[in-house]
Amino acid sequence: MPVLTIDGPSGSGKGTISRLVARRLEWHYLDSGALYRAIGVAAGWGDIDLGDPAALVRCTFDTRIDFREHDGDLRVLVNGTDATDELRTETAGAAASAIAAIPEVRAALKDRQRAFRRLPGLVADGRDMGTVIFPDAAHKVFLTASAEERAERRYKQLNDKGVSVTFAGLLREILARDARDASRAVAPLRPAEDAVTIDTTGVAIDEVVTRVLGLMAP
Ligand SMILES: Nc1ncnc2c1ncn2[C@@H]1O[C@H](COP(=O)(O)OP(=O)(O)OP(=O)(O)O)[C@@H](O)[C@H]1O
Ligand SMILES: Nc1ccn([C@H]2C[C@H](O)[C@@H](COP(=O)(O)O)O2)c(=O)n1
Repeated sequence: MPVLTIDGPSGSGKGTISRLVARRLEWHYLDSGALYRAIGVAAGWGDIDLGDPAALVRCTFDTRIDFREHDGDLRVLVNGTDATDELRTETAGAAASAIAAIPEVRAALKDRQRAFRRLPGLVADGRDMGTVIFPDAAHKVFLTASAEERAERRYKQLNDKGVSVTFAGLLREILARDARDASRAVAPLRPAEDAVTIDTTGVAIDEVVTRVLGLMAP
């Protein structure tokens, strides 16, 4: 069953590009970061300390996560409650990044991620899609962009939503998240050996989509 993996750091455009490519190919889509974010949100709801790995592992097993298509939008339900907006906050991202460093949490999410592999194909975005979850994927992409451009993208995205943030604060968070995701012992953020890296700094979204689809052409 064909899989295209798109990995990369925060703000590199994985989610945007994966969704567009999946739509063009009419393939399924897995937003693996949403799973880690959902555990972070569920832990917050349950007052679970992010420094308590055993409780976080229990929380991972106990949390139901469902994806629903609604008006062309992908909604994420955590234990039956629509948590899509809460999932996208920087707080949820930072919690997800911390939780994602716990090996037992990663192990508990492995099969849930692999279950998304269905015909006619899957586009999977995350940090370890090409290295750990779908090492046999036929197509692997690693997206990058300078930290400044990624912070600028996030700044615009949050500003458009009316969320008050500073560029300097976002840049700091992005650099901290990059460092944590890349330095953890298990499944660190890195390109698979057989991935094609695309630097998207200054490259328009449509052009990145065209390049990814071009890599898949027979
Ligand atoms: N090539 C690009 N040029 C300009 N803006 C882009 C590009 N790719 C994505 N963006 C914009 O950058 C923002 C972040 O993109 P996106 O959420 O897809 O990144 P991500 O890598 O999935 O981030 P995260 O890992 O934090 O979820 C969005 O507002 C998106 O529209
Ligand atoms: N395959 C994945 C996906 C996500 N994570 C962790 C690391 C990220 O900082 C955090 C949030 O992911 P995002 O929604 O920003 O893609 O979740 C991971 O370790 N592995």
